[in-house]
Amino acid sequence: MMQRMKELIFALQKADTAYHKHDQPIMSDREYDLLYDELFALEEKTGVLLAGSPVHKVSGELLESLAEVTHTRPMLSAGKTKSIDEVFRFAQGRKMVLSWKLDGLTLVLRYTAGVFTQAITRGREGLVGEDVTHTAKLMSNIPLRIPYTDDLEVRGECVVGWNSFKQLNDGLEEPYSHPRGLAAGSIRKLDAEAMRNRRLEFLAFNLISDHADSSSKWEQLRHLRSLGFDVVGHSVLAVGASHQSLSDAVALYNPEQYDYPVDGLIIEYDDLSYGRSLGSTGHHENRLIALKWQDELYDTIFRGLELATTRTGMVSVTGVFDDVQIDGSTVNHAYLHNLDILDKLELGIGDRIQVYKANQIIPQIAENTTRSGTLTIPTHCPCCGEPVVIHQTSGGTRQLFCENTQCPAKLVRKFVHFCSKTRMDIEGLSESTLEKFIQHGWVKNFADLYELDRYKAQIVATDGFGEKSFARLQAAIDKRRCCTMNQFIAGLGIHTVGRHAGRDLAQYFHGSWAAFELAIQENFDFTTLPDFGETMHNNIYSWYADAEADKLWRPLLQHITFIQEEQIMSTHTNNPFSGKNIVATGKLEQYTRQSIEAKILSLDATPQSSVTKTTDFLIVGAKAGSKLAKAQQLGITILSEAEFEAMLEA
Ligand SMILES: NC(=O)c1ccc[n+]([C@@H]2O[C@H](COP(=O)([O-])OP(=O)(O)OC[C@H]3O[C@@H](n4cnc5c(N)ncnc54)[C@H](O)[C@@H]3O)[C@@H](O)[C@H]2O)c1
Ligand SMILES: [Zn+2]
Repeated sequence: MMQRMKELIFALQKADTAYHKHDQPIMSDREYDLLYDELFALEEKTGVLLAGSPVHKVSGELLESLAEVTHTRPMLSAGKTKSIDEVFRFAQGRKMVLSWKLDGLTLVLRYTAGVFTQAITRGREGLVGEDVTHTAKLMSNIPLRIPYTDDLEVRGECVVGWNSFKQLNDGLEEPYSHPRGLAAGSIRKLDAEAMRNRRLEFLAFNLISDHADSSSKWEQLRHLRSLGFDVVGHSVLAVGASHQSLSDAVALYNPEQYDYPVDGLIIEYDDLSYGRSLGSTGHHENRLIALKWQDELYDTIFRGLELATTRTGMVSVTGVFDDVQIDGSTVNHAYLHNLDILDKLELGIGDRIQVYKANQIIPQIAENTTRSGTLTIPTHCPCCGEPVVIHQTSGGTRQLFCENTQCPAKLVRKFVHFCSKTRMDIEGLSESTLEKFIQHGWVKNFADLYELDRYKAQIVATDGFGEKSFARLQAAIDKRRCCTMNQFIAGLGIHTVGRHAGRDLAQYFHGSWAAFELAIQENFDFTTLPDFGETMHNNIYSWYADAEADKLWRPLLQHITFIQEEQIMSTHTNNPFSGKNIVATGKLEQYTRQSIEAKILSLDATPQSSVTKTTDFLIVGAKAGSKLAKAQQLGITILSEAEFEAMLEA
């Protein structure tokens, strides 16, 4: 039994360091809590308390790089329960305040004479915290001045909302598994400059200054709000509330509808002096209790891994399993935060596993009852196919990385630029959707966007995508199978060659991509165009010579037809082909089938696919077949490619 206690302490200490010091947990909270409960039970049973046990003190570690500050009052943890019955007994029919138990980094803010002076983390054992004033100052919702002139201490949680987390996290060198890590990591490890775009917020939940305080918790929260603080979401349970009213009040807290990460509820006596009179243990205060959600486990079958490469090159690993219904939603994926978690689960396809939604939000694999262990660590990037390597993060966990600098996953921004409103204008193709497609390897170049139906089954199976949204996206993309050359050029992201230059080029080359390329091949001097300088000229040439860029855009030429913008069209309606019907046949020198069609369209003429009596011209290339014969029969004007060009010049 002693041996087991030592093992548990060792495991909990290791987890504490990863979680509190590096903000990169090596196990789930559920696992941590199970080990903790086991240790607690053994301590009770044996009556032995080993040094280093985290059960009776507040865990936490300090970063050496931050200055230490002693707290005015210990910052303790909360007693926890998963049972509403226990909360009901705890309430004793008194008036209670319920609030979200925010899952971020707890901070104390100090104010002197109404001015914000210091921010401190909970730190070691809740006694000595870290000074994080330099970064806290940059959190947009921390009041720097408040209408209160005495000294004041406010406690609250520094959090990152789910939306901000999703937007920010994938772009980080070492992404966090949970917004808590992002909040804590940012405020403790960044310099002020890097902190600016992290979108951290402070939600106040407690006032630590007796003289400034009222007698009621609820009044206290209102007071905090009147001083300019954003306050944790809360509600009040009336005196004498029944068990049912308590259950109803708790049921109003649905984490899926709150933008901040939470790991339960805090239930606290509204009567502050009564709460204080209850004192505290070394671990928690008795004035409040935390109600955690029951992590109900569901049986299912493990089906495999899904890989996705993020824009930093990190390859994320997600476990896929048979559908399970949890709280009214279908769950079939669980993100595996690092390779250590993957190893520990000893997975194999077909294994019987147990899954749950951590804090009712994040699907996780809790257990693998089969443990066949046949699954091997992936070896290749899902996006570019290159071998992947294993990196160790600063917290000691292992992650897969694709180190190929040309991996399409790293090019998300180029795709976002290409599809944006003022370029190709593909409606409804958001950055996160694009990123998802690229990460899975469904989109590697611009042309792949036009062939999404190859992956339709996988796409409609992803979270937040269905048949309907797929159809909508498909329609938006189809609409852009015809585009203007200026849209296309602007979308390519040639440095310094934007929309304006795109328009000039499209105009000069009459919307003919082939003519544009030919000009480059023949060393055309772009500085002869108005508004074109040396830099733009050089940038066009270096872009054209870039083999990697070429892979990105060239395949797309097979999918799009260039059309002229109306105003450009009107300037060219006095050409001999305007208003005419034209067929092209045989192999042309300077045009592909698409580009000749685009050219015809740009001349205000109509391209036809077969020769009829309405056809005005037939342009013939090498090996023209039956169309030539038919045109001759119908007496239609036949032009060689050279004659066609000559008439254009005239
Ligand atoms: N996954 C891991 O490896 C790992 C490691 C260490 C700890 N943990 C997790 O952390 C837990 C223990 O952490 P803890 O002691 O920091 O916190 P806790 O879970 O005991 O929570 C208490 C704290 O919540 C904060 N809080 C948030 N909202 C509040 C509100 N509305 N009112 C009052 N207080 C509020 C307060 O700062 C309070 O001190 C464990 O149960 C475990 O789940 C996980
Ligand atoms: Zn790759």
